Amino acid sequence: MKPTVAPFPAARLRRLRGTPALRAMVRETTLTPADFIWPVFVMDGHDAEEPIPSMPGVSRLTVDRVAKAARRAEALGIPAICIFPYTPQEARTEDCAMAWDPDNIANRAIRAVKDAAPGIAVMTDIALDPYNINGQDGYVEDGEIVNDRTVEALVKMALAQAACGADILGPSDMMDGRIGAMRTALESEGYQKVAILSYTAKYASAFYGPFRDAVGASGALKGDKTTYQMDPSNSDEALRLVERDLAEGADMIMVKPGMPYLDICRRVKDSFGVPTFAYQVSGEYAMLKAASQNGWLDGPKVMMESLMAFRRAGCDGILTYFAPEAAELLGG
Ligand SMILES: NCc1[nH]cc(CCC(=O)O)c1CC(=O)O
Repeated sequence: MKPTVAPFPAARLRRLRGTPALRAMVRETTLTPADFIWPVFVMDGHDAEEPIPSMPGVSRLTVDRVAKAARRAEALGIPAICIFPYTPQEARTEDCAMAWDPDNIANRAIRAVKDAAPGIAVMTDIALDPYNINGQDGYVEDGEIVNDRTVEALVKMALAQAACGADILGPSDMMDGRIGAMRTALESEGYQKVAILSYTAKYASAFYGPFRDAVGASGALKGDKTTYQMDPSNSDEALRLVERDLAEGADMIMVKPGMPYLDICRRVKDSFGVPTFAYQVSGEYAMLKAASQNGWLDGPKVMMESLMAFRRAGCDGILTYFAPEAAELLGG
């Protein structure tokens, strides 16, 4: 569709930008707290938190404080919280068995959130990196990240999370075949209602740096993730992955990182029309926070502008560390 524009001066496009009321009338995109998923970091202990230096304003929280955060999310109108566990190096193993332990810190947090704020959807992360001695998302054999054995472990992890009451599973591992394997297992174990929000187009990005500090993976990670996460040069491949994940039973899909990949969000939304989310990742958050702390950018304004950009690019929602701050500004 081509918009009709009369010649100047019949058309003065500034007319509709002239007042707040006129701007509100013609605004094409909206942003509300319901568009956010809030990622939180959970650690062992009680009634404590630990600030993450590379993510100003974000802390690791003990389980009881995650429950409090969930009640805050509920009050602010944020519909979902996503749980990421911090694991110290000494708790990491080769076999990653803690990943499917019903009492691991992430699973305890799922149960605590369901108790404290039953109206909130709990999303999880599925990948071996928080439990793996080498920080990789999959098992490493002879220097290679192996696919099929990793998928078996991820399925066990998914079932443990579902048993704890998780509403949305978030496989972030980028192994092949994991969505189908999880969906089959969920159906056969009676978890028909559990949704999968697949990290479908997840790029091998340097923007995850602060997150790896937050979950204790920075020191652990040996090598990089380029044999399973996507090459930042690719766009067609993202569409193939979306098609594949939908065919295997994903309910929603994600593009990650966010701001440098808004072109991918738009292509995915236009091509498939399915619920599409973007992850405004730790490095994006850190950049905006650092610049605003230096007085170089207006923090609240760039936060809101960046979040609106996701909506304009076709995203139905955004995983963002700004969720509570932005929801407060939106009057949630
Ligand atoms: N599977 C791990 C995982 N899940 C979410 C993020 C990154 C989130 C962020 O940077 O905010 C990562 C890091 C990685 O793949 O190394």
